[in-house]
Amino acid sequence: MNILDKIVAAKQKEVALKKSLIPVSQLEASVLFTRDTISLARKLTQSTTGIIAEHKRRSPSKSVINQKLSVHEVALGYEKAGACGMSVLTDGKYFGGSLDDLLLARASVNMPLLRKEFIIDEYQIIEARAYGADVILLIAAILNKNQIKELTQTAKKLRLDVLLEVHNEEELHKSIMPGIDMLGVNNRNLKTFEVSLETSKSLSKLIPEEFVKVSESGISNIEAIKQLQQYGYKGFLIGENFMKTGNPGESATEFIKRLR
Ligand SMILES: O=P(O)(O)OC[C@@H](O)[C@@H](O)c1c[nH]c2ccccc12
Repeated sequence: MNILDKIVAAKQKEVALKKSLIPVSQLEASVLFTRDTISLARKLTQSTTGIIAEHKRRSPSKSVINQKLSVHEVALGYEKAGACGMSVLTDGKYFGGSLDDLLLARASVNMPLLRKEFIIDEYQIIEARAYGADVILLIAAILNKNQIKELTQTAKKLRLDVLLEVHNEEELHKSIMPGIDMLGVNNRNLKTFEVSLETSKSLSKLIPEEFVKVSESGISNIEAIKQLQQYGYKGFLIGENFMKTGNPGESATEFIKRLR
């Protein structure tokens, strides 16, 4: 089993347990108390910088990145830096995140929040909305075409943006469908952890114009962004490069300043 298979197997158990603890009707009731969503896709198209800054404590590829900071602090720092949105890892077992992190980020800032999760069931999408997300991630590597279609429909009913993540041509062809707002190309292969910006570059020409292009992972300098912009990318998802420093908000500020 590769790491992605392991994560999905754990996720299936987790979702089954959650469903028995908190009925979906309860989550739906909580949605009524949230603010209306804000579109990240729209923000990216209007931005000249396009940074989506991520809160990530640890990962299977890097183990500990930063366990010390509060989500509140990080979120405020990212918003102040002028990030278009924030990505919050909510997987506990492999990334050290939680839904409470999402809730805390929501209580701290107004910018669009992405629930960064391994979504396999519509329950997790309703949960995302109830805990204050504006955007969900769907990972093509773990879903079939029909699942992508149904999960996208659920997201759209809840007025959530959908960021669909692909890593190769096959995943891209399988996943392109109406309702998806942003196409994210992950430069990191989730099965092997290899990172290469070439993945974004080579797949860019296969992505139809109507989807906002986002490049994800392994981005650590301005030069990389300038190059990716030439390939039509409007969004850049950055985690480790900010989180590994003592002050992610400050490093995001410096980074975004140099992009302007
Ligand atoms: O820390 P990085 O290399 O800047 O990467 C951020 C983000 O792209 C990465 O965390 C990510 C992209 N897709 C994912 C899917 C699940 C978990 C994590 C991810």
